[in-house]
Amino acid sequence: MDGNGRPALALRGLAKRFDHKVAVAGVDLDVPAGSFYGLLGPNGAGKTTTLSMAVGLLRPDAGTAYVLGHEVWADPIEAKRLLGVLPDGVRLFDRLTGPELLAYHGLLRGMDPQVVDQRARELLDVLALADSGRTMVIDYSAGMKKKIGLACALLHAPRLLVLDEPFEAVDPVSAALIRDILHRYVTGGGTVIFSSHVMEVVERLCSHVAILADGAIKRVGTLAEVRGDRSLEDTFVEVVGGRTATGEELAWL
Ligand SMILES: Nc1ncnc2c1ncn2[C@@H]1O[C@H](COP(=O)(O)OP(=O)(O)OP(=O)(O)O)[C@@H](O)[C@H]1O
Repeated sequence: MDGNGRPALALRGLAKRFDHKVAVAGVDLDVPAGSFYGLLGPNGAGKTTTLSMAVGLLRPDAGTAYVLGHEVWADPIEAKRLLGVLPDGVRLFDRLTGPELLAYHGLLRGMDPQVVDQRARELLDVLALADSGRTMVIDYSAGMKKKIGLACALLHAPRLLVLDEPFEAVDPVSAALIRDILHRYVTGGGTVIFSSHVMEVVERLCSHVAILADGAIKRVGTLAEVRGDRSLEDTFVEVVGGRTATGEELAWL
């Protein structure tokens, strides 16, 4: 909770259907201020759909989301001021260079150009993107696109970061760097919620975990509560219902 007792992010009854497919079936979640929250789930569980609705990128069929008490759909300007988002697939204006993209984001948010310039330099430097200053984002590698997307999300020093698979396609050195940046951000009073398939990262970083499957939250709580005396991976497989190969399949392979 923040100083006013509000969660950094509160989801209430979020639901979304695509044609006949129920992607998210009524999700309630409180992300305490100052927490490092991991959202786990198998492919197609509804993580991206949930996070997209939570930040105002996708309109829910039902339910709503609050960022530090501000309803994302009713009070979008204040909610989005407090929010930094790394969306799925990183939809970026990719005909710009990294520095241009950051300048564009900063000015769009009404930031002082000098502050934007200073922060952009630091972010590009810390994220090891400074050497690619003249390269257009369209020519970046997948991992570089993740990193510039993260830089865009951090630029305005938000209170809450919502990150869709921030470690996907990122090399181990960059992953360690991103972990450090996020860790520092949370230590400084920020809140992070991110989706991931990498149990080890979630176990190492997160104070809280939610496991989503078939569009619904199956387990939620502190890391210790969710994993009990087992590994997070064992808990995940049990909750999600892993299937094991009998040895009969793919005999032709
Ligand atoms: N735009 C869309 N149109 C139709 N169906 C969609 C759309 N977006 C998502 N879905 C469906 O909704 C379900 C949840 O998808 P979502 O992308 O939220 O899952 P996810 O947990 O993020 O998966 P992954 O781990 O593979 O990224 C899936 O069955 C998916 O096919």
